[in-house]
Amino acid sequence: MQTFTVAVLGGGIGGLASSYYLCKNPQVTKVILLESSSRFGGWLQSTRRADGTVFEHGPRGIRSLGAVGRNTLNMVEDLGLEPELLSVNSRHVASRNRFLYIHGQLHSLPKGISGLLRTNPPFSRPLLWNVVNELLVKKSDKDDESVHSFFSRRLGAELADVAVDCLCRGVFAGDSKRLSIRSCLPMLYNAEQRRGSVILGMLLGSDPGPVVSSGPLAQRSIKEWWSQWSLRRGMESLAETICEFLQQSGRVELHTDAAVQHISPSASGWTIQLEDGVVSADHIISALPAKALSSVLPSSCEPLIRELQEINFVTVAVVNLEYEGCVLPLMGFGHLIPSWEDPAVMGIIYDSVTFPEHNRPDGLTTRLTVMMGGAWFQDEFGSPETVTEERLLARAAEAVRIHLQVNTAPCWSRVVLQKDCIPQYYLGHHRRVESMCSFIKDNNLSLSLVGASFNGVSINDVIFSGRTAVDELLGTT
Ligand SMILES: Cc1cc2nc3c(=O)[nH]c(=O)nc-3n(C[C@H](O)[C@H](O)[C@H](O)COP(=O)(O)OP(=O)(O)OC[C@H]3O[C@@H](n4cnc5c(N)ncnc54)[C@H](O)[C@@H]3O)c2cc1C
Ligand SMILES: C=Cc1c2[nH]c(c1C)Cc1[nH]c(c(CCC(=O)O)c1C)Cc1[nH]c(c(C)c1CCC(=O)O)Cc1[nH]c(c(C)c1C=C)C2
Repeated sequence: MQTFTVAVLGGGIGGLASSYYLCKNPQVTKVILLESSSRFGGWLQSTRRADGTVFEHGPRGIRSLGAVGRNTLNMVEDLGLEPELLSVNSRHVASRNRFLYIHGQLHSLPKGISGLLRTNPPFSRPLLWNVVNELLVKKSDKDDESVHSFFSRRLGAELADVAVDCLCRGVFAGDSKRLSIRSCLPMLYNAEQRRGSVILGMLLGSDPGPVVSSGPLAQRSIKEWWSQWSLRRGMESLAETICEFLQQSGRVELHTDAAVQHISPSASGWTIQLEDGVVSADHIISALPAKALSSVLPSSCEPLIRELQEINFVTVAVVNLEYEGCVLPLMGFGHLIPSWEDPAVMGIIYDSVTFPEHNRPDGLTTRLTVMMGGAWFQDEFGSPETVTEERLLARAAEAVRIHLQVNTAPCWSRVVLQKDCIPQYYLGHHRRVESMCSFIKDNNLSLSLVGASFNGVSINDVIFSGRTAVDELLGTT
């Protein structure tokens, strides 16, 4: 039998998912997974304390809705993780209540029809007014636009300055005035292009999206109205379970402490230079962050290198705090703070409410996570290299004290500085991705691009990018 070896670069969730899909296909005889750090999982990082309490330092919830959400659930089911799943129903208080902290006060985001009809501070009039007007706004013929400008034009400046500023911080840790609507919120961009209106697009559908079948678990998630889910032992256990599956398959070589230093095309594929050796492969799936890939490509790939280097990343300080007692004055997912209120502190997640199963088993403490920095990190805290954990912890605890009137000190805390962790899709990102794909195709490079740097930052998007790369490589689409 002819051998076909695929090297997967980077062992974050993108590299793990790619290896999983490769393993599912008998055409691939060997997979070599190369990860520079001493562990797999990338940003999926969970602390499991000896008493059973779980704290997340990266992602903490995965959406179940949509084709990419179903796709992840199909994989989770296949991995045998269903008994470990913690689901959150869309009627749960964590799904219904999200808050904004504005002018020193917490405001609930409007919900349901009544939320549209009433004036909900901090908004100055009922949102129905914005919705009705949106139907009358002419379609733009711009190729791309900032998220802020898109919302401002279609739904009004107030909504853009308040809610959309917050949304971009709460997903991309980024600045709505720099992020691209086309790449960050493609469904809304397509709704305007196809239906002439975001509201009509949402009501009538505007993008059929990828076709993904629903396995029994995905069907259960629909029947039970899940909005998001996590795992009993934390998000990192998703990475650990994929690793176990790959090890058991007998077809994957898993290497940690294996930093890729250089890759060069060879007669039959690629030569991959590591610190202590060389690996050959017929095809490379890169699940490296854009900048890391740019630094290992050969100079013959100069146009690709340049495009990859243009993709920026932001740093987030994740501060996990635990307080004695039930200290929250209100229940919900958490609150976001607009950049003009406080650029440094982006949001606070009420972890205890969403996933109480991760609380200390006696249930007598409250877990919160404060997310700080993002696009404002350098201006607010200086260089990530020099900022101290003490300063970040003090800033986070102060935000909890002021926003939530928690006047006690945390009984447990952990500060994790996630350097360059979220890619920023600035204006024109879609053209950059198209140009990179064209370069690869025109030069017959046996290379696929996977991961958060390109087509979506959520876990679902990244896993789906791994599946798409494997389908395209093996012609299974
Ligand atoms: C704080 C935070 C909160 C988040 N919250 C959510 C959430 O609630 N829900 C959600 O869906 N998503 C969330 N995300 C987004 C999501 O977690 C990430 O987008 C996703 O994990 C990225 O996966 P990846 O595999 O593309 O990249 P990474 O995880 O960055 O993986 C890349 C891997 O490549 C390795 N590497 C780098 N250079 C080399 C080299 N030269 N050789 C070999 N290996 C190398 C790295 O060590 C890393 O392990 C969050 C992200 C962060 C940072
Ligand atoms: C304050 C900073 C951040 C918070 N979460 C993240 C950051 C940077 C990262 C993040 N959160 C979500 C995703 C995945 C997006 C997806 O498409 O699935 C990522 C990368 C989920 C999410 N969190 C919020 C929203 C609106 C979303 C999108 C999906 C959904 O509607 O569930 C809001 C939110 N994020 C944070 C807080 C405190 C908060 C709202 C109260 C923290």
